[in-house]
Amino acid sequence: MRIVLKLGTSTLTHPTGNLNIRRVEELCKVCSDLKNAGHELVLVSSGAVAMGVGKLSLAERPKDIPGKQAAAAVGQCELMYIYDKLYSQYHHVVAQLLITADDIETPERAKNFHNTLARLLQLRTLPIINENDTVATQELGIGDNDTLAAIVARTIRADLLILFSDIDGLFTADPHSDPAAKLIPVVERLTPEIERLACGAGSKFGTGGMQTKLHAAHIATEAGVPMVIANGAQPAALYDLMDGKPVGTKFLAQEAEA
Ligand SMILES: Nc1ncnc2c1ncn2[C@@H]1O[C@H](COP(=O)(O)OP(=O)(O)O)[C@@H](O)[C@H]1O
Ligand SMILES: N[C@@H](CCC(=O)OP(=O)(O)O)C(=O)O
Repeated sequence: MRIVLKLGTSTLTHPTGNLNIRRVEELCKVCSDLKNAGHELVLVSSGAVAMGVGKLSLAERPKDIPGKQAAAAVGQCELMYIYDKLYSQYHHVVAQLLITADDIETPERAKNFHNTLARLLQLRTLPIINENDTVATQELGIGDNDTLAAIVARTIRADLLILFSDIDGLFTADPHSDPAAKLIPVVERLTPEIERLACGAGSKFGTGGMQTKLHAAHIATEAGVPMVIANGAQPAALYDLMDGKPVGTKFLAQEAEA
């Protein structure tokens, strides 16, 4: 299977904003194992801003765009350093791709991006993509890696897009404000009722909340790519997903109109 896995900031870091070492180590182990089993994997990883905040010892996540961009520039190095170190233990080679929406929407650039990614997969590397926060301020807006992951999944015709978050999936309401909220296991169609379930960002460091995840679901499912939102706290759930077992919320791919 060809899988695009998006890792949100809240999956990679503790609520303090510091790296969740146990989680990231587990994730790297499971992802390495999936690659060993023959699956093609592409990661879309957030976390650059949070890592930069830690590295620069800032008291909180910057609110202004240049502040976020500076933190991301520092944090992206740290993020890739950690991935490189951990994946090297399992003899996997990582590659960094920093892109913007423009890079995929402009035909010439999209071709270049696609060619690079295809060759990296052929070379059995693990491509790790993040938004190029230094220049991307309008198209995707900083923090919308959910949309970016969906665009990537569409571009490489992935078999599955997985968004790992700090929550088990899409609920009937935000469980952080409504304890009676129930998990929705399958979404067959993105109706206006489903859209209304998404509120803003839930965690201190995550930015998109459910809105950007539903936007991603639109892009992916319309392109024929099914999408799952699952809790990144259990990286081993990836094995169940590969076995076709129900995990989190699955958004079914939409059939093309005849
Ligand atoms: N209907 C909903 N179901 C589940 N989560 C929701 C819903 N509406 C809003 N949320 C919020 O979205 C958050 C996940 O988004 P976010 O904090 O941006 O995480 P990530 O860093 O993984 O992208 C959840 O923690 C939750 O508080
Ligand atoms: N490109 C940014 C994404 C920021 C962000 O928080 O995204 P997410 O956790 O996916 O809501 C970064 O790497 O920090």
